[in-house]
Amino acid sequence: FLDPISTGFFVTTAASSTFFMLAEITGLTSLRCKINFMECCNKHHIKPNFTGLEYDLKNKLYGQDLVFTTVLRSVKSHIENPNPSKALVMSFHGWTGSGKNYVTQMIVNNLYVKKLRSSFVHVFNAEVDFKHQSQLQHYKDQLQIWLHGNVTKCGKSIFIFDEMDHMPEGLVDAVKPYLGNNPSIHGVDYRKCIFIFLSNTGGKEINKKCLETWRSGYSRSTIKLSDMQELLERVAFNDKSGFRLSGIVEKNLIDHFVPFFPLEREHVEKCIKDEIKKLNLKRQILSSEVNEIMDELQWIPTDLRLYSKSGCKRIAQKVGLVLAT
Ligand SMILES: Nc1ncnc2c1ncn2[C@@H]1O[C@H](COP(=O)(O)OP(=O)(O)OP(=O)(O)O)[C@@H](O)[C@H]1O
Repeated sequence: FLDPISTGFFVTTAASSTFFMLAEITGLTSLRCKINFMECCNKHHIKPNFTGLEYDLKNKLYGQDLVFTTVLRSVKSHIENPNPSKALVMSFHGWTGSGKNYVTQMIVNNLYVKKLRSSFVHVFNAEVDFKHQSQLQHYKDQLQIWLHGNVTKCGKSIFIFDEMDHMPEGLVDAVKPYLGNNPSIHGVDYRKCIFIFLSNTGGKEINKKCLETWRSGYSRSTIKLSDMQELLERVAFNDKSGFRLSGIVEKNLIDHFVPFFPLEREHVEKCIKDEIKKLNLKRQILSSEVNEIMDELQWIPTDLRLYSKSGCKRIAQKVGLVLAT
């Protein structure tokens, strides 16, 4: 039998050496995080910069007033809340080239030090990652295992699902259990995560609403988020897309359906000027050159030519084309 006194000493000595060992390990880990040797799920590598996000959304994103307020407020309130009741789930809808990926990048860039290269930022492209409807069950299983693994590593992860219009029907419901109010699923808490879905679904309806507002003589800034929520929810649930008949829409697990409006001439002109600025040309740009670039784009509706058919996509190529000649 061990003597109680020496046992006490043994326990104390063992405990203190374990304590020093742990301190050394954690100290080393913290040092490794600080010197960027490894990415850590803490304040060294997850540094929300709301001033930066507000600046980017206000100054670099054109024609999307609703997106500005919805995204800024929802991201800020979710991250500042020490105990969010559920993961933040946003679904971005709109015409091609209207800024959905661009805004997603702004969010990532202002939250994670390593930006898109962060191992806590996960991007799926339905067209690439979930190509085959026949592998639906396999994708579902993989997605769940994978979500569990990644959120175990870092509870403040962000998941981006691009091209939702091309996702096999039924697949998105694999993430449904993680979007609700469950404090823990198999020991993992998903409530600090952010999920963003991107799609063109509802783009036509958004454009139609903007056009009707324009025809009635009102500015599109009079359109409220609440005017669009029900419409987008309905279109997402019924139209052919990854959301069709999905439980996450039915059970109201998407916090915000965010509409991206089509870009008008004044917005596209700003995109063109931004692209030209990047070229660092040593001469003034003529307004005739800007108009020439605008003419290279297609405009809809064809009779009114109000909105760019490709938004601000392909602007760099058109700038190159016109200025190189
Ligand atoms: N509203 C905007 N304000 C300023 N620049 C924009 C805007 N929308 C798009 N751009 C520019 O156009 C590029 C392409 O836009 P983006 O990839 O975000 O479009 P998208 O809406 O995601 O399109 P898609 O539906 O085809 O994926 C951006 O990288 C950005 O440079």
